[in-house]
Amino acid sequence: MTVLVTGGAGFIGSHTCVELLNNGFDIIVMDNYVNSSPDALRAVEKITGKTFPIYECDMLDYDNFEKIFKENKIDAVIHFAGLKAVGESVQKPLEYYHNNITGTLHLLDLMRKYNVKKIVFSSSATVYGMNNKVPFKEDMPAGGTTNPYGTTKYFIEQILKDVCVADKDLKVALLRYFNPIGAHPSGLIGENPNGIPNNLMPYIARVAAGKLPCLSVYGDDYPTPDGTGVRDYIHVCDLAVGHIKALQKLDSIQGAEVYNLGTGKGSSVLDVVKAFEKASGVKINYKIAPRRPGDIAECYADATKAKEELGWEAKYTLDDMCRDSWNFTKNQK
Ligand SMILES: NC(=O)c1ccc[n+]([C@@H]2O[C@H](COP(=O)([O-])OP(=O)(O)OC[C@H]3O[C@@H](n4cnc5c(N)ncnc54)[C@H](O)[C@@H]3O)[C@@H](O)[C@H]2O)c1
Ligand SMILES: CC(=O)N[C@H]1[C@@H](OP(=O)(O)OP(=O)(O)OC[C@H]2O[C@@H](n3ccc(=O)[nH]c3=O)[C@H](O)[C@@H]2O)O[C@H](CO)[C@H](O)[C@@H]1O
Repeated sequence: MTVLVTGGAGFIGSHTCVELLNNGFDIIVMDNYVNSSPDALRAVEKITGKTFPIYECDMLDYDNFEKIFKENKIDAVIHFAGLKAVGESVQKPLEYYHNNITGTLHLLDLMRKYNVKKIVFSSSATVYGMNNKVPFKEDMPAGGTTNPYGTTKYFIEQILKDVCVADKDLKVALLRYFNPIGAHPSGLIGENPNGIPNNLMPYIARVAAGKLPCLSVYGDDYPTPDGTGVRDYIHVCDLAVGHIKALQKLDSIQGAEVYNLGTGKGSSVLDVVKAFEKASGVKINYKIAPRRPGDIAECYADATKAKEELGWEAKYTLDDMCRDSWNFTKNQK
């Protein structure tokens, strides 16, 4: 089976490429490297000992994108490509809607033209919005997103559901990721954002590495056990396995199916700080700061559906995630 991986050079994409190759899938990767580099794909080849076709291509460039479909027989697509910075999306809504939505429309048009009937899409727990109660379950109403990035995920889910109504042969898995962290145990691939990180784990890792002076903990007055925000952190390698399980499930899916990929367990900001200190042996300097606008108190999954229907369950603990994040970050320049 040949899988086109859009955005395959990115954080989650590169780890999923490793898992696909290790499970006997053939892959084709396309990426425009707007938030990644070809180095990650070279590392994937090093980890797996396998090579694969790579296209430097922007989803927005329809003709170039079409070349991939003309030159290859594609059986399924895993669609990671997209812009994902929440704050930036508030500043640049048109760029976010254009890149993520027009890019996906191009992909779906090409899939229709070249008769590709299977797709796994990277959605996000952010589509549960502000109004649902934890743990988030797939049948809760989606929407009420708080930023353009989140809204692109919600819209794309809806587009895929609509396309399934029109094409009864199309099979779609909408995977709602919770908070992916960690890195491949080899230390060769991981998450290394440009500039000052927005997300908790890369920020902590840079404080530990001495590259940033102090973590700001955004709020200690939430209605949570220690007052800090609670999230469902999931190891990126567990997430990668979830994509293999979803691909294998597609044959028996009718239309579009939603799956949460989370551990089902919430950890607070201070839990993560403590686990990271344990894994790295480095004291994390932190201070309590005001709440970050748009944050919710708690976000964690009910992960029962993925367990029952995909036979998937997260295996790595928060300690494992911190160990692997640190193993990757301490080697970065
Ligand atoms: N990391 C998270 O916390 C998280 C959570 C929920 C959902 N997601 C979604 O999962 C997917 C992968 O996330 P990630 O963390 O690996 O992000 P990432 O930025 O590391 O990877 C996305 C990749 O897509 C590429 N890309 C972006 N626009 C493109 C375009 N127009 N044409 C071709 N390539 C393009 C980027 O260069 C990058 O390599 C994204 O769609 C993201 O929104 C991520
Ligand atoms: C609403 C929103 O933004 N959602 C996105 C954000 O989720 P999250 O906001 O859940 O992820 P995050 O890593 O930015 O924050 C996790 C927790 O750490 C806290 N925190 C974070 C950074 C910091 O310097 N100090 C601090 O205290 C934050 O308030 C929250 O309680 O990022 C995720 C990536 O993993 C996804 O892309 C989500 O869609």
